[in-house]
Amino acid sequence: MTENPAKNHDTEKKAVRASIRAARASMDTRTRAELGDKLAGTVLGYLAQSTGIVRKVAAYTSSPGEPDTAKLLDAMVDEGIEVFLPVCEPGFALSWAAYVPGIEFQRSTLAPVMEPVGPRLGTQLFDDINTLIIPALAIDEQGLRLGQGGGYYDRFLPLIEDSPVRVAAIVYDNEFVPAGTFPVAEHDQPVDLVFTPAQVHQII
Ligand SMILES: Nc1nc2c(c(=O)[nH]1)N(C=O)[C@@H](CNc1ccc(C(=O)N[C@@H](CCC(=O)O)C(=O)O)cc1)CN2
Ligand SMILES: Nc1ncnc2c1ncn2[C@@H]1O[C@H](COP(=O)(O)OP(=O)(O)OP(=O)(O)O)[C@@H](O)[C@H]1O
Repeated sequence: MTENPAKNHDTEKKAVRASIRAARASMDTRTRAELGDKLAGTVLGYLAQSTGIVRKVAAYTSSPGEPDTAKLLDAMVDEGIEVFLPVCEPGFALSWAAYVPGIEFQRSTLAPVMEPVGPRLGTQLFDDINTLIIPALAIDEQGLRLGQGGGYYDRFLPLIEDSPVRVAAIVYDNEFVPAGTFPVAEHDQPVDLVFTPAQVHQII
């Protein structure tokens, strides 16, 4: 029988995703909240010392199971940082909307995520965004990323290649894994940084 490498690749990715999602789903609410607090402290510590005063960050609203970003979003706003969140658009594109604490959220019709209401902004926003924080299920030591499988960020990241933004992914500590733990494709772009509750890993 002829092997189909692309298909094997997808099957293997699916298996790794399922195993990480199951582990995340088994985490109790209190541990998730504690790790969310810790994550906020770790990321704020990084932003404060990395570039002096960071003014604009693009991040995301966590879904149940993902490391909790709610504390982080509010902590950044408290520090005077302007925060922007992704909005799913047709064709697996992303636009961006401003986050302010207490803003109304609505469920995307395109993906199982919550999104802020308000004006949608395009890639021009990234001319002065300092750091883009993105979700992942796992990141390997080369900075390569296993996402939820939509392909939204894989398509978005090349669009802002020329902007000076630093790209950071958030995972739990045990999801920062050795290279080879999950398959990677030609189009996968490494992130620059990995934020976990316990630490910041600089990839390059
Ligand atoms: N919090 C968060 N926001 C995000 C992403 C993300 O991964 N996390 N995205 C990253 O791209 C984009 C939305 N795309 C997504 C695509 C698939 C799934 C997902 O969980 N799919 C699963 C489970 C479906 C379900 O539970 O209903 C699946 O398809 O099996 C999530 C987001 C933009 N916003
Ligand atoms: N730059 C791209 N152009 C076209 N299709 C792409 C691109 N990147 C990824 N895809 C397709 O999107 C689908 C999901 O890709 P992949 O498994 O890499 O997503 P992911 O990184 O897990 O998702 P996300 O970025 O949404 O978190 C695959 O079918 C893949 O071939």
